[in-house]
Amino acid sequence: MSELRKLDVSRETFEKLEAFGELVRKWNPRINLVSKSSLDDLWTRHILDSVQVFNLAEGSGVWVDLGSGGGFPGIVVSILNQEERHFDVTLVESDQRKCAFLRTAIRELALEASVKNERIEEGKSLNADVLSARALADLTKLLGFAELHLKPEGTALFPKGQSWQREGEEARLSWMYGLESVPSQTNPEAAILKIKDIARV
Ligand SMILES: C[S@@+](CC[C@H](N)C(=O)[O-])C[C@H]1O[C@@H](n2cnc3c(N)ncnc32)[C@H](O)[C@@H]1O
Repeated sequence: MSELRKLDVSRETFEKLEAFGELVRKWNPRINLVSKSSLDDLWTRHILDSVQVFNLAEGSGVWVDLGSGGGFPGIVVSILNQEERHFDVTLVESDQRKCAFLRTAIRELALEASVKNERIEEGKSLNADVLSARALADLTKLLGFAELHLKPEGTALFPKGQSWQREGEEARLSWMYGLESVPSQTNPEAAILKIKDIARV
């Protein structure tokens, strides 16, 4: 209940977030959606961590989550997006079994989102207004993915661990971009990188 207030979401949304957590627990032994060690703290480590990504998005349009894996943040975004529908959500994932899980979650939780079972670098541009990717690649590589899939005026939201500053320095060798780093509420060493105006050096 305290988390419900902290999250400021409807009871229905809260219950869907909980139901999604249960689905992850059920499927995890078979397809390893999240590390076993993080299952005990699934709510904070994965669900709230994804909620904060959603909360940083502005505007509306197409939201693309790259390398969605077990649905973080893509499925959480789809759940939160239901309250006031701003985005058409697409999840891109190359692993067929994870795509089966993502489609099951979408069906069982009655969400609106589509899943593309393809490699990020092989499909045509998805023209995202908002692009997210969590635990997928270093920032230099993510910016290459953004060049392909993000609209020129779009925003990328990349949650990053403690290496975010080093990754930023490396990425500056190849890319110019506008950066706002927002401290993570779930990990004091982590940040969510909010990136715009990406161009090659
Ligand atoms: C470490 S997992 C992270 C999953 C999820 N975003 C999370 O934070 O829990 C990375 C995921 O990206 C997928 N992936 C890696 N490279 C990819 C590519 N080139 N195209 C599509 N998916 C890819 C993997 O199959 C895997 O599910």
